[in-house]
Amino acid sequence: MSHLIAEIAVPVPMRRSFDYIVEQSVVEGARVWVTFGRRKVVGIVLATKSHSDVDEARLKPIDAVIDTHSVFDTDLFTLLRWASQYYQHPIGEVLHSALPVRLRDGESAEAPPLEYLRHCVDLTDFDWQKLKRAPRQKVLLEWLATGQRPASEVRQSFSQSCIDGLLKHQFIEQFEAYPESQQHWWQGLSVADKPTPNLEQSLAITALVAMHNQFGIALLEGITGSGKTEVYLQSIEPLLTAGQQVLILVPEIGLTPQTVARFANRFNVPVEMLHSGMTDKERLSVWRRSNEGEVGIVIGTRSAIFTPFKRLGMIVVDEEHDNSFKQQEGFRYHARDLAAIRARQLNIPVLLGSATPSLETLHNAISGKYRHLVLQARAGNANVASQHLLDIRDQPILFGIASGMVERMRAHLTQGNQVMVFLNRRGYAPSLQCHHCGAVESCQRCDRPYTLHRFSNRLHCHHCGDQQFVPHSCGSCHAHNMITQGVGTEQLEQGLSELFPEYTVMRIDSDNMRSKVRLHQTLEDINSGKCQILVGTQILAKGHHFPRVTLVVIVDVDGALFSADFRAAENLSQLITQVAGRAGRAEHPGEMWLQTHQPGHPLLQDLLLNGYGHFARLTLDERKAAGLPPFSCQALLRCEAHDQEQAYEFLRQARDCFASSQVELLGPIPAPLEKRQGRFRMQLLVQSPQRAVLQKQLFTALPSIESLSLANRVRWSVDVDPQDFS
Ligand SMILES: Nc1ncnc2c1ncn2[C@@H]1O[C@H](COP(=O)(O)OP(=O)(O)OP(=O)(O)O)[C@@H](O)[C@H]1O
Ligand SMILES: [Zn+2]
Repeated sequence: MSHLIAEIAVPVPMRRSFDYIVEQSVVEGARVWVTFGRRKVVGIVLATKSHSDVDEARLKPIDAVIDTHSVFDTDLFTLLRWASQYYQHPIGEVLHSALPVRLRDGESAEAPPLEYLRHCVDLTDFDWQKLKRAPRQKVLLEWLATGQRPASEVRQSFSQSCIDGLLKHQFIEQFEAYPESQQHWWQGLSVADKPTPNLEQSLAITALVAMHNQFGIALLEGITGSGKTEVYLQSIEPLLTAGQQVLILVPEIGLTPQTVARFANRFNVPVEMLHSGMTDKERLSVWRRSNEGEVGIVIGTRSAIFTPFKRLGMIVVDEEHDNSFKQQEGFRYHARDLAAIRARQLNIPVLLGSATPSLETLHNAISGKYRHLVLQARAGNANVASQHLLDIRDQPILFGIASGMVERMRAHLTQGNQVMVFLNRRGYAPSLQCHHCGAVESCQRCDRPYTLHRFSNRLHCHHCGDQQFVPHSCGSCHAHNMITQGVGTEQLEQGLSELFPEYTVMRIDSDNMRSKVRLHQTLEDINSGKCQILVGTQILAKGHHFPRVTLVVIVDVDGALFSADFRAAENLSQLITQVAGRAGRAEHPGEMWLQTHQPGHPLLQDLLLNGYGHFARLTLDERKAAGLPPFSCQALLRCEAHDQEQAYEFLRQARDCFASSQVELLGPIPAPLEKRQGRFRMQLLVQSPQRAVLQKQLFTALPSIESLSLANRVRWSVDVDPQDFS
């Protein structure tokens, strides 16, 4: 007997689907329970067919059908299947990673009914004497007499015993119902007061509005503080009025309540956030509401690109150059690039905004593939901060700060302004050394120095997360003479408190800002002027608006000037420009000072004299000459093994699976971070000027690589359009 067969995507790291027998009806994109090996897993129906290549007697039936409809809208399903091929990642894992965790576990995609409370006695005849000794119950009963309320809302104001009391006497009752749909949020949409756009902003807004309802990509290249967010707000307004939804992607740690508040304050539409700090339940709730069209604006980090929408009208990618849009493990997608693909399918525009656009995006804008919109002046009354290099060669330095800089800081502080000191190095000191024999305390598993953290009083390995007690004597020679080398943010904070005892210093880095609430509170303290000196890492660089900061000091970036990574210069100049952009954003003029031992370095000279835009265009010319991205396409094969020889051998064999006449092959070579967590790391880079050639080679080579006998004995992965070469 022949059955109907379903091709099921199962969340396992295999680049294929699996056939199951269909006994109930199923639709494409629906979730089903299937038995895989000895486990029961949630799979997704890719297609149905009448015949399997596998002997049907060996096929298992689907255990249960979870959804009657697809859990992906059509465009999302197409996007994900495309992404699985483009990024060479197993379809089962791709589809799973695009769903909220609770849906991966089989929970219903439809919102469950809510619990409500309502009164059930006739209040006109009600004997209020009965509640004489229970005034709270009386208040609650009177409130419910005005209409039913969700139980969760009632519990915010009344104790459970108060509610239980009324329930027990059957004065009120509890029941389940579906909440009223908020689908028509745009009816009666109101827009709060807004500034009049300046000329450049007006031009950008007009151009963007003209792009509505059709596919197109625009780059908004606007210097820091030029009012890009204002352009987003005004260009999405007509869409919201027409009931279309908007997705705004923001970098991981740039997602501040400040951003959300700006959108929510402008439009009285439902605005929802999506980020890693939320519970699975909260994320599922946003997913459902957006899917039903009940949300006007979704603001989220990378994975929010997979949110379903009923009527998506535009995608905005803010700070599009940010590397957090690229997923660095598992399904290694780039949210900005997927945004472009999704928009093309939906026939809607994408807006990419940045003061420091990535060279990929800039190249597309210059070559005319993207619409190029430019904001060259700061919005409102603010002026661009002046930028300077401070030559610190032979200068006395205390806690990382040159003495000349201390005086400059004092000048700003005495005028009642704030100073921001930037150092991209967490902890107290980047290494602990024996002053007698010179040995440096290092992580054995990564062969890299430990960072000393005074706050936790531990040595931390920033590569594998390992922690150790701080030794009193040297592990090699046992001498009691341990000293620290270099300065981290903890030491900088302590040092600045000593140098400026009359001012309050606050440190912002990922060690002390783990929770979103804490970060939010600190940002408020900064803006209300509770502290005057801010010390921090790149968290400070991202999109924050600190009106009182007039001086930004960059303590040390010299190390990054000599990195082997071809993107290092791009990333460093983006960072410097973004950090500098925090100064002088309101009425007071701002300045940025960068301390360096390399004042003549061409990158620093060009960046400070001519700005990021000039630097970026020069660097594009260099990339072109060298045949590097965006003038070529890359894929990186990574391999890790306890045995270095094995990692090398696997990639050597993998190299032979490619046609070397078709693509350029570089490696295998050791990764810059050669060892991590006890495993040796190697890389093989595959490169071609043509995307199609690279893709074709990956398609033919990967099945052969997968079947190498070493493939199951090492850890390996493929990364298409790699960002991180460490
Ligand atoms: N046309 C305008 N008139 C007056 N003020 C404006 C105007 N446009 C923007 N602003 C104000 O200028 C400040 C900076 O604007 P905004 O935050 O939009 O800049 P941005 O380019 O997004 O900044 P960044 O990329 O540096 O984070 C904000 O306080 C904003 O309210
Ligand atoms: Zn380590």
